[in-house]
Order: sequence, then structure tokens, then C-alpha cells
Amino acid sequence: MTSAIPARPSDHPAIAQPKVGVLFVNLGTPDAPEAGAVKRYLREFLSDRRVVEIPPILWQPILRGIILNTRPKKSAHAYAQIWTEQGSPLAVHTRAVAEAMASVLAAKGVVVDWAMRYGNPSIASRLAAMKAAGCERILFAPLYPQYSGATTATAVDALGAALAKMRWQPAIRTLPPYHDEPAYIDALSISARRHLAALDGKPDALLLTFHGMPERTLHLGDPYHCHCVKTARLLSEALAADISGPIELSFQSRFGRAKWLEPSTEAKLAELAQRGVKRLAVMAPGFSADCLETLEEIALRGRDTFRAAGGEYLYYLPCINADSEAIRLYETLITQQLAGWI
Ligand SMILES: C=CC1=C(C)c2cc3[nH]c(cc4nc(cc5[nH]c(cc1n2)c(C)c5CCC(=O)O)C(CCC(=O)O)=C4C)c(C)c3C=C
Ligand SMILES: [Fe+2]
Ligand SMILES: [Fe+2]
Repeated sequence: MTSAIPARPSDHPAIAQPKVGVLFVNLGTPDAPEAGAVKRYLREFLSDRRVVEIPPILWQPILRGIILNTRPKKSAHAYAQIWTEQGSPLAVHTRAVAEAMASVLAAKGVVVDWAMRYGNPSIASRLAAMKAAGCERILFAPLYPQYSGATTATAVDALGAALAKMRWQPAIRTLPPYHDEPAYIDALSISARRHLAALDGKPDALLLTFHGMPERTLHLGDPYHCHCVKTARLLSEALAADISGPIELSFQSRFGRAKWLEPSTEAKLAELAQRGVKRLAVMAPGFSADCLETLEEIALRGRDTFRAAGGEYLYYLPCINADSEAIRLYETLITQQLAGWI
């Protein structure tokens, strides 16, 4: 008997074997430590209405007339101090996470890629590449442990905008915030202990510094502040025995004139020195990867602030980056989220 169902016509578009994919996403960084590249990056970043919540009619003249004519040169100088042979640290570490996770997940046939919310490689371009490679189910994984509108939500918005242009969309899951996941607190505390072991004795204090946000976002219902406070509480419990004195929390990288979350890291570094702390460890648990905000603002400028106020040593404890603790963490989080897909 012959089938009544037609055979695939010879001019049918190619269909790849269906696969599962994971797309890691980070904030984004300039393509080069030069004013032109920094200007392009800042124009895209600071035009995002999730990042600067001022009506564009008021904000764009300030951005284009003042900020983009002054900040790129200063920021390019800062980037030049931390740039590596492989590129911007944020991109280097994010790519390394994706490569390590590709090896971990290869046995399960999972495709792994990475993208940036601003700059390159864009979310839209990597989503299209993954779909072309046959990914019909994609776990979208922004590497932000604490949720905020200015980070997690805008990354998901960019994914939505890219999906809106696709005829055949993959099924999507998104990685939830993991600010209080035991695997995250373990990764941070094991990494911190490994770096602290290289020091000559316990530090006098530990400062946990998170990227700041305008304070009004807290009152508008953004959970970022609460997520940071919870991470700091859990981590301070885990590390209490490794530090001789207090473990404190602060918010860094203030931008613009509005009131930001407090206490500020700059003020806290000076205050700790004035309170007699000589040997201070500083950790930035909200950053999945070292970047301008950790390597230049904290490890270089923060150290100068601390010493100018009477402190002696500031030990910057690196982010988990693509270290073994990080890969174990992502394996745990990603495997949980892929349940039923692999
Ligand atoms: C980790 C979470 C982050 C939050 C929350 C966040 C909010 C936020 N940031 C700005 C303005 C700037 N941030 C800049 C750099 C930067 N920010 C994050 C992360 C968060 N930002 C990272 C990882 C980086 C580093 C990027 C790199 O290339 O290494 C910058 C650019 C640098 C500069 O010119 O100084 C700006 C500007 C705002 C306004 C905001 C919340 C509303
Ligand atoms: Fe930022
Ligand atoms: Fe809170």
C-alpha cells in the first residue's frame, strides 16, 4: 500500500536535527579600550530605558550633548589599565565559562553559546546561530545572581525583541536569579577561602561590594537590593570563621545625580580604615566575572581610597570567573533548569 502523506519536496528548506541549547549572557563591554569604541558601547548601554529611567526627551540631550562627549575618553583610559591580550576581561571570562560548560554538557548533546546585552556578540546574532544549528529549546542564562530591571530584565527584553523577528521560534526557558542558592554561596565561599589562604593570616575585615542602583528602584519594587542583602547575609555566615573582624556590605559604581543605594563602597572603604582596619579583604559577589568595575574601580582606585584613609593592604578577592567553583555552580544550576529537556 502507498502512503497518502506527501514525501518531503526536493526544494524543502533544510531542517537540522533538534537540539537543546544554553545561551549564557553578560552585560557587554567595548570592542577596544579606545574612546570611539567606548562611545559606541555607552551610547547603546545608556540609551536603554531599563538602565536610565529618565524620559528620553530629557535624557538623550544630556547623554549625547554631555556624557558621550566627556566620559568615553576617561573610561577608555580606565579600560586600558585592565585590558588583556585576549580582550576585555568581562568578555574573556564569559567566553571561558561558555567553553568550559560546552565541554561539561557535550555528553548530553547540549549546544552552548554566549552573548552580550550591549555590544558584541549580540543576543540576536547568537540566538539566530543557535537556531540555525538546530536548537529548538534554549535555556537563556543571564549571569546575574541578583535580579534587577537594569540587568536581567533588559537581557530578557533583548531576547524577546530577537524572537519577535523569528518565524520559527525555539521554546525558551530563562535562568532565575540564584542569589540565595546554596550552590552559589558555596562557590563564592570556596573561592574566597582559596584566595584568602594565600594571605599571611586572616584579614581584619571583609567588605562585600555590589554594583549600585538608584535608590528609587527599590521603592518601585525592584528586588535587587533585597537579593544583594540576602547574598551578603548568607555569605557572611559562611565566611565568619575566615575573617578576624566584621563583614560589611556596600554599593559601588554610582552614576548620575540621583540618590543611589547606600552605603557607598567609596565611603565604606574610608570608614573602615578610619575605624582601624589595616588589612581589608574585598569581594564583589554580584559580578559573575571580573570587569572594569572590579579590577579598576575596586582593586586599583578602591585600594588608593583605603590607603589614603589610613588602611594598609586591600586584598581584592577575584570573582568566580570560569574557575572550577564557577563551573560546578553553573553545572548545578543549568542541569536543574534543563530537567525534562535532557
Ligand atoms: C552586576 C550588576 C550590574 C548592575 C545592577 C548595573 C547597573 C547599572 N550600571 C550603570 C552604569 C554603568 N555600568 C557600567 C559598567 C558595568 N556595569 C556592570 C554591571 C551592572 N550594572 C558591569 C559588569 C560593568 C562592567 C562592564 C565592562 O566592560 O567591564 C558602566 C560603564 C563603565 C564606565 O564608563 O564607567 C556604566 C556607565 C547604571 C546606570 C546602572 C543602573 C541603573
Ligand atoms: Fe553597571
Ligand atoms: Fe530590601
